[in-house]
Amino acid sequence: MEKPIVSIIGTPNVGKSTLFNKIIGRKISITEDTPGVTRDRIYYDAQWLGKVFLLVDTGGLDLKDEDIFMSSIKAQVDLAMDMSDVIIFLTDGVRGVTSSDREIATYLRKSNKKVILAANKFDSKAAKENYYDFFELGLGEPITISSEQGTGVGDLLDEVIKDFGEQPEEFYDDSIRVTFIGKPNVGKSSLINHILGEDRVIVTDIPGTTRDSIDTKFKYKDEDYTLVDTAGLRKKKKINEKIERYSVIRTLTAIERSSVCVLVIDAFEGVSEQDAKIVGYAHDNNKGIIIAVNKWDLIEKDNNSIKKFEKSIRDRLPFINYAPMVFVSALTGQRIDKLLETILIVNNNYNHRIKTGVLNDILNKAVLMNQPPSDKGRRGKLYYGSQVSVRPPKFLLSVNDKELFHFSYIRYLENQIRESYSFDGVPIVLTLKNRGEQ
Ligand SMILES: Nc1nc2c(ncn2[C@@H]2O[C@H](COP(=O)(O)OP(=O)(O)OP(=O)(O)O)[C@@H](O)[C@H]2O)c(=O)[nH]1
Ligand SMILES: Nc1nc2c(ncn2[C@@H]2O[C@H](COP(=O)(O)OP(=O)(O)OP(=O)(O)O)[C@@H](O)[C@H]2O)c(=O)[nH]1
Repeated sequence: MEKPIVSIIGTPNVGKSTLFNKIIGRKISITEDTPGVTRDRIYYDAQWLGKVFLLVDTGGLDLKDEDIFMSSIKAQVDLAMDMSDVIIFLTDGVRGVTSSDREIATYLRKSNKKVILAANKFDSKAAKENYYDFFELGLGEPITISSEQGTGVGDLLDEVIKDFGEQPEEFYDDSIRVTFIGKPNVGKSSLINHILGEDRVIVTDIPGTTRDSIDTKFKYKDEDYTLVDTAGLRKKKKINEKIERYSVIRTLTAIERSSVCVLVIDAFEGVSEQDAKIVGYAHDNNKGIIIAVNKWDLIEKDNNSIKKFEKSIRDRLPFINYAPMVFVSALTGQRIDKLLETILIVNNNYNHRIKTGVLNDILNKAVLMNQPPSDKGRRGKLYYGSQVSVRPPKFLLSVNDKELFHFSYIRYLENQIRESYSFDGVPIVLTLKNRGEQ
């Protein structure tokens, strides 16, 4: 059984992202150069009154051309109708009912999915005057909300979950999610199958067999893992098809939901542009990262092979120099246990917390060895630091003046922290605040 999917649709600027962030309880965004997904948004785990669902924002569309505009809205509605169990049709109370709203409503009334009409921006007086107009959409009484302030959002969610019924235990899963990413045909499915010891994921040599991310449960050294296979991302040009866009969204979502990502590279082909992009997404989202160089059996080796390979791969992926590299073969099983062991270590690092006393010893020593920079006679001072979170480890450093701490000095501090505790495979986030600042 899959978690119910709830999507928010509506014309541009009605407040879809605002509502989305309100329900999720945090701000999320996608970087501009994510492959194939400039406007699409991701789906996220959400909960209301103990009911679990995936919330999708099928994408904001800011097209100028009327025709393209309507056909894109149609595509968005189609997508929502295809994939979701509940559709929230969001309208703008201040703007009132528009002709696009009417068209969408006509379309939605034909759908057999549950549709909830919500009218947003009801914190404003102008919206209240438009209230009765929304009945003409023929979708029942509108639920009036303010996504910005949160009023009415609870009522909306009550309506969303009303028919969900009992949900299985597995929805509340707290296993460690490990997602295998990489181009088509590099051997992601084969690696997972080898780890599981059986063919649970389909392997073929036709690139792109894995259309969707597939989750498999797995126990290793008393920890529960979920291994997630993802579809390899194709070149941008080919991402136009609907199905292709789904798989991109699913892959990115799988990354966001995981703790550790294993970038699988084909030893024979080396690092491609797509590899760099996809692992860049994992890095931007502060995930634990491991590089698995697969098909190692195909490489003619000498004493220096690993070193040479490692260098050429690191040169292509300098932004993840913290990621350990394992040379494996899904075919022969070579070093698959090392890969597993590495996953375990990286996950532990991802959850590691340094005691405040120990952290400050490290920082004091670092400052003694190499003083913070100064500018116009003013020297940077580092007062103290604390680790504010795990998954990933985030540190907050209190200083006299953030401006004085250049990137290179922060990098130096990061390295000092890494010297005392390796944090292998894990990005470290260092944030500075001026003393007294909230
Ligand atoms: N007054 C008021 N303004 C809101 C509310 N919700 C969103 N807005 C504003 O409406 C504008 C559009 O909000 P977004 O959440 O970006 O709208 P969107 O539907 O995701 O827009 P696209 O991505 O272009 O489709 C922003 O300026 C928000 O600040 C609300 O509840 N009340
Ligand atoms: N020689 C060799 N071949 C491998 C190895 N791992 C996978 N292959 C082969 O590579 C092909 C692709 O493997 P898959 O596991 O389907 O690759 P994938 O990355 O899941 O591919 P997509 O589903 O398209 O994203 C198959 O023919 C595998 O048999 C390996 O370690 N050595």
